[in-house]
Parts: sequence; structure tokens; C-alpha cells
Amino acid sequence: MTSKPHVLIVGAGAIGSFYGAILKRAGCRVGLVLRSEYDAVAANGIQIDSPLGDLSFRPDDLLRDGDELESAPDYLILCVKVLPGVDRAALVKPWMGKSTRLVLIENGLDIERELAEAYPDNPLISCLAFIAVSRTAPGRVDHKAYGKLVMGRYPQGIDDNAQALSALFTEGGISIDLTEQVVGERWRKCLWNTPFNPLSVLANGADTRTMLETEGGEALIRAMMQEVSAVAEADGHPLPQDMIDKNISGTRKMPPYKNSMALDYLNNRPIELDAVLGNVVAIAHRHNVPVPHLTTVLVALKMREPQ
Ligand SMILES: NC(=O)C1=CN([C@@H]2O[C@H](COP(=O)(O)OP(=O)(O)OC[C@H]3O[C@@H](n4cnc5c(N)ncnc54)[C@H](OP(=O)(O)O)[C@@H]3O)[C@@H](O)[C@H]2O)C=CC1
Ligand SMILES: CC(C)(CO)C(=O)C(=O)O
Repeated sequence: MTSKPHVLIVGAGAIGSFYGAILKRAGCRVGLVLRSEYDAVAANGIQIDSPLGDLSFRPDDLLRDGDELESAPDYLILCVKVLPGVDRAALVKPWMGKSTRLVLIENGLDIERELAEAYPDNPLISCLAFIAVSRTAPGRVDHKAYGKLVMGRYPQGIDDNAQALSALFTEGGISIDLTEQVVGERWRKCLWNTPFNPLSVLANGADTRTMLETEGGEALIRAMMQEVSAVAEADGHPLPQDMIDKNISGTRKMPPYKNSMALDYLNNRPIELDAVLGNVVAIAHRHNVPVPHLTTVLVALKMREPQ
């Protein structure tokens, strides 16, 4: 690649718009694939309120699902919610060239496999976002804090593609941790997301402080974390012994926070229940690890879904 790469973001909500803006700031050509917010972004571009300064930008290409591009992007970054009814492999198909690197910035466990199977010859880079960012209106994004990405080649390793993408994000002003073991990193992140995200929905969109300070709340969260940790270990990704204590004390120090699933619930959007919890329970069953708390929360939330 001689000039700066061409990036296409599929699903430019909070995460896609923010990381697209960072790559735009690094000098990339950045296109967006949009659905409900297409007209607003065509009129006004993407506006981002951020402590990093003015990140607002106009996309270089603006597409709807299935629209053609004259040439395949160097990086296709997928940032849609991971939901059972969404065929992500089919969604990205129109823009996947022979050497397009496929990049996921999405929450959950075991969410890469369907894409790795659909595109076995394209490098797949899996990323975890540590950021507080949300959509406030069509084409408007509020970046409150943080922004680090942890990234690596799926299923493991760090290759030139991950290095090059990491350099671009760094140039745009984001901190990156490259990892040889991205699946292990997904387990580390799910130690937090798997209890906090689904429980916040059962608790009507509660924030972290409410969840920890309700009598029995911390004990329930710890019990769920113990189960996630046991499944991670059975799956070959043991987590450090002190990680539960660190997660609890770190969360207690944060200002009260509503996670992305709480925001989806409060905005009547579907929640990523399987990606964040259902897949952990499925892996537990595969390894015969008992997960009574995780199962109870999963089943209670499934009862709320339209049958
Ligand atoms: N927000 C956060 O702070 C964090 C989010 N994450 C994870 O990042 C991922 C993205 O989350 P986030 O950005 O918050 O979610 P958003 O709901 O803000 O954005 C998702 C975007 O995908 C779009 N989309 C969905 N399907 C299609 C489609 N078929 N074609 C085009 N666009 C489509 C949506 O469009 P439409 O408006 O039409 O539905 C929306 O713009 C999730 O996995 C989440 O868990 C991880 C860490 C923090
Ligand atoms: C870790 C956290 C809370 C923000 O990065 C997240 O993943 C979410 O909101 O779902």
C-alpha cells in the first residue's frame, strides 16, 4: 500500500462513526455503509462530540446495503450489533475483495467464526473496544471517555495487517494493545460484559453503581464472573486469579455507567444476548461446566424476546 488505505465501515453507529473518524484523521479514505441514518449523514456528515477535539467528518463514500464501490476496500470494518437475525457474512459480501482485510469491532464471544468460515482467504482482525460512546441523533455521536482498542489476528497471532491497522489508529490518536491471543482477550472482556450487560437489562437499564450497590448485587455479579472464569479456563483461556476483584474495584471507581446493552434496551433496540451471554452458556455446555447463574439470567431474558 503506497498511499493511505481505503477503509469501508459497515454499520456506522456509535462505534463505527467514532473509529471511522479516527481513521479519517489518520488520512485514510473512509466510506460508510448506512441504513436508517443515510439521509441525515448525506446532508450533514457525521458530527462527534469528543474530549479528543472535533472529529466530525464527511465520508468519502456513502453507501446503502448492497451498493457497489468501484474498487474493494483495503479494510472493511464491521461494527453492526451481533444479533441472531443478522447475517453478517452476507452483509459484507458486496465489498469483500480478494485482499480486503476484514476487521470486527464488536462485543461478544465466538463471534468471529461465521466470518472466518465465509472468508477463509481474507485476513480477519478482531478488535475489542474499551470506550463510552453512543448515538444521540441521526449522524450525531457522543464520545464520553476512553477509546482503547485491543486487537489481534483471529484466531491468534499478530501479523503485518494488524500491525499496519494498529499504526493507523495510533496515528489518529487512539491507544492500541496488539495481542497474540485475541480469543483470550475476548474472555477477559466478557468477564465484565457477560454479567453486567444482561443484568442491566433485567434491572430496567440500571447503571453500574446501582447494580453494585443494590443489596446482593455485587455477590450476584461475582457469582456470574466466577462462572465465566470457569468456562474460560475449560475453553483453554484461564483468567488471572485476581481479575474478578480488579473488575469489581475498577467498576466501583468509575462514574455510574450505562453499558451498550442497557442503552439498547432503553432505546427499544434488540440486545446482543447470544453474543455476550448465550455463547458463553453454549461453550459451558460443550465442556460440562455448570453455569446456574448464567443460565438463569439467559433464560429470564429469552422469555422477554418475541417468540
Ligand atoms: N457503544 C459502546 O460504547 C460500545 C459498543 N461496543 C460494541 O460495538 C458494536 C457496535 O455497537 P454500537 O456502535 O454501540 O451500536 P449502534 O447501534 O450505535 O450502531 C450499530 C449500527 O449498525 C447499523 N446497522 C445494522 N444493520 C445494518 C445493515 N444491515 N446495514 C447498514 N447498517 C446496519 C445500525 O443502523 P440502524 O440505525 O439502521 O439500525 C447502526 O448504525 C456492538 O457489538 C457493541 O456491543 C463495544 C464497546 C463499547
Ligand atoms: C466495556 C463497555 C462497558 C464499554 O467499553 C462495553 O463493552 C459496553 O458498553 O458494552
